[in-house]
This record gives sequence, structure tokens and C-alpha cells, in this order.
Amino acid sequence: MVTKKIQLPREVHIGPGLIDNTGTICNDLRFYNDALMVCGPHTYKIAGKQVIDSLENADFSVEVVKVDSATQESVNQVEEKIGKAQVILGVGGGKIIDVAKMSSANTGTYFLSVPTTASHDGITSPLASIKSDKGSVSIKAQSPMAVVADTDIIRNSPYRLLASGCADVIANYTAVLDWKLAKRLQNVSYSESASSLSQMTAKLITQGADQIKPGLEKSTRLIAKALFSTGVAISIANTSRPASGSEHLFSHALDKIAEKPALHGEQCGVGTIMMMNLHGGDWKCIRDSLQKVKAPTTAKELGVSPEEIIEALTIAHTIRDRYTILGDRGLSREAAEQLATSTGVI
Ligand SMILES: NC(=O)C1=CN([C@@H]2O[C@H](COP(=O)(O)OP(=O)(O)OC[C@H]3O[C@@H](n4cnc5c(N)ncnc54)[C@H](OP(=O)(O)O)[C@@H]3O)[C@@H](O)[C@H]2O)C=CC1
Ligand SMILES: O=C(CO)COP(=O)(O)O
Ligand SMILES: [Zn+2]
Repeated sequence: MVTKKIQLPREVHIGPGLIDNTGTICNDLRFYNDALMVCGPHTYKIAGKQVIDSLENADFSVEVVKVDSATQESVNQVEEKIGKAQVILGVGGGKIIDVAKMSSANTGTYFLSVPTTASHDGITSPLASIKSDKGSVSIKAQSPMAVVADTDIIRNSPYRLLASGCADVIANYTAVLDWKLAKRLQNVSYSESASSLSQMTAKLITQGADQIKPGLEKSTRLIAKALFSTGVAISIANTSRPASGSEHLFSHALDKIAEKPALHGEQCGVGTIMMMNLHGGDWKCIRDSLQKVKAPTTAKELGVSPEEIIEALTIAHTIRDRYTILGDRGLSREAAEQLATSTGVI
């Protein structure tokens, strides 16, 4: 009988003003004395200082590492500062959470996920996306012991980041189609429950798209919960497959070649339009949902050139050894141009 281990967050705290409870949440988890906080230059000001105050009020001594990319160098930088810390807190967007997640796993330290926005579905997942010149790899790290999601901070984050989070969830549609295809053609390991949870979560966003508005607590909660449950799907699958397929390969390719890439979720959303077209599905419905939540649907809105879109489409299949609708040979230049044109992306 095949055995399986599913790692999930132990506690998920969501609500307004929760950031000030970070110290007591840590104590309740039996963490004391030393903590290491990872944040970015912006998120330090937005939430980092409050996290430090809360931890110091709970008698922690806090070390801080500021990083600006989700690279191995950043992970090393955090690991060098680990000292006697029992817990690493990632306070920020996706790249900060990935660096904290990876360095905590490498050093046998616990991890707390403190999202300052709802832009990506790595908040609760056990995998970290680490970047290098060669592209992006998805590495097994660990799930957070707790998530502390302060909806005041998330609600007040730039709406563009929240729309990007919606698009990262909408990408689940093509990710699941790619996963099913890979199961049929390559017999890859597949989980029906992870796949169903991922699809159902994407539906929550597309069916609720009309209600998603900037500044609303209710919208913030909907997006955050959708990102959490996508993370749970990733945990169940033990691979990012339920949330990352050809549309993500396209986004990772853009990150590699574009002069000024857009946000992760934004690129994945545009990728979903095109990959859904390749799957023969209802790509117009994907585009309309993205438009409703005010996420980009064109190269112009992403701020990348038509040429960069075409190039990313032609190299996307080389990014990872992950079978998708792009097949082994990927798209020819002509096919890529036709796809981007016929879906209105360029
Ligand atoms: N592990 C996983 O399963 C997953 C990982 N990812 C990864 O996550 C990353 C994408 O995450 P994303 O959050 O889009 O990008 P970033 O982490 O790059 O964050 C984007 C920007 O938003 C800023 N920011 C964050 N919160 C706030 C706020 N409250 N107010 C103002 N600015 C804020 C950040 O500040 P600062 O400069 O201070 O950091 C940063 O400049 C990618 O690297 C992607 O691969 C995505 C999905 C799943
Ligand atoms: O972005 C992700 C899911 O939304 C993580 O997936 P990757 O495996 O593509 O890094
Ligand atoms: Zn993603």
C-alpha cells in the first residue's frame, strides 16, 4: 500500500488587526525568546514594525533580515542569521514567504506565514518557488505552523496585488486540465481530491467576480480564503500541479525574458486565457472573469511587448520537466503569434 504524508498549517488566523497578536500567537504555539523575521523593504514599513512590537511585547528578541528576491542567495542570507531562533516569520508577499519557508525548512526551524497582501497561493502551501537565471524551481519546503492574515493590512494593500491573487487562483482551471492531460499521457501521480478542491476554488472566484471590489473586507476574505484553499490543494497533491500548469510555465518564461515582468498572478492570468484556448475550453469566460476583477488580459496591460509574449510562449515548455498542453516541443513562433493574436493578448 502506498503511504502518503500531507502537511497542513496547524492554525489559520484571519481577521482585522490580527498583526498585533503575532507575539501571543507565537507563545500559544510554545515559541519563546528568539525569533527571526524576514520581510521586504516595503513590507517592513507596512507590517514588519508592528510584528516586531508585538513579538517584543511577548518578550521575544527579534532579528530582522530584509530581502528583495526569492533566490538561493536570499535563502542563504536568512540561514546565516538563524542564531537561536525557534521560528522564522515571513512578513510580506510571495517572494518573502517563499524565502522564509525555504530557510526555515533547511534549518529545521518552524515557519509562520504573515501575508501582507493576497497576491499568490503560496501563503499556506508547503512548496517554495525559488528563482535563478535558469528560471524557477518548485522545491519542497514546509507548511507554516500558523498563518496570521490581518485583513486590515491585506485590504489596504494595492488592489493590483489582490487582482493578481484572483488571477493566480483562476489559473487553477488550466493547471488542472494540464494535470489531467499529463495523467492520461504520462501517468503522472494525480489526486482527484486536490484537483477537485483546486477547481472548486477557482469557481469561487469566477462566480464571485462581480462582488470583488477594492477596499472591501468581504472581498479580501474571499480572495484570501481562495488562496488558502489552493495552498491546501497543493499540500494534498504534494506538488504545485493543481495550481501550476502551462499558464505558470508561460509566466515563469516571461519572468526570464521580459525587460520588466508584471506580477506573478497577472502573468498567470493572461497565460490562462491562452492555454484555455489551446485546451479548446471557454477562454472567453476566463478573460471576462479576469476583466471583472480588474486583472490584466493583454500584453499592453501587463506592460510587456508583443514580442516578449511570443518568445515566452515558444520557450515555456522548456522551463520545467512538467508535461502540459505545450507538449514536448512547445509552440512554433507562428502558432504562438496566432494564439496571442486570436485571444486578443497582442
Ligand atoms: N510557493 C508557492 O506555492 C507560490 C509561490 N509564488 C511566488 O510568489 C511570488 C509572487 O508573489 P507576489 O506577492 O505577487 O510578489 P512579491 O512578493 O514580489 O511582492 C510584490 C510587491 O508587493 C509589495 N507588497 C507586499 N505587500 C504589500 C502591501 N501590503 N502594501 C504595499 N506593497 C506590498 C512587495 O513589497 P516588498 O518589496 O517589501 O517585498 C513587493 O514590492 C513569485 O515569486 C511566485 O513564484 C506564487 C504562488 C505560489
Ligand atoms: O505559483 C504557484 C502556484 O500558483 C506555484 O507554482 P510553481 O510550481 O509554478 O512555482
Ligand atoms: Zn502561481
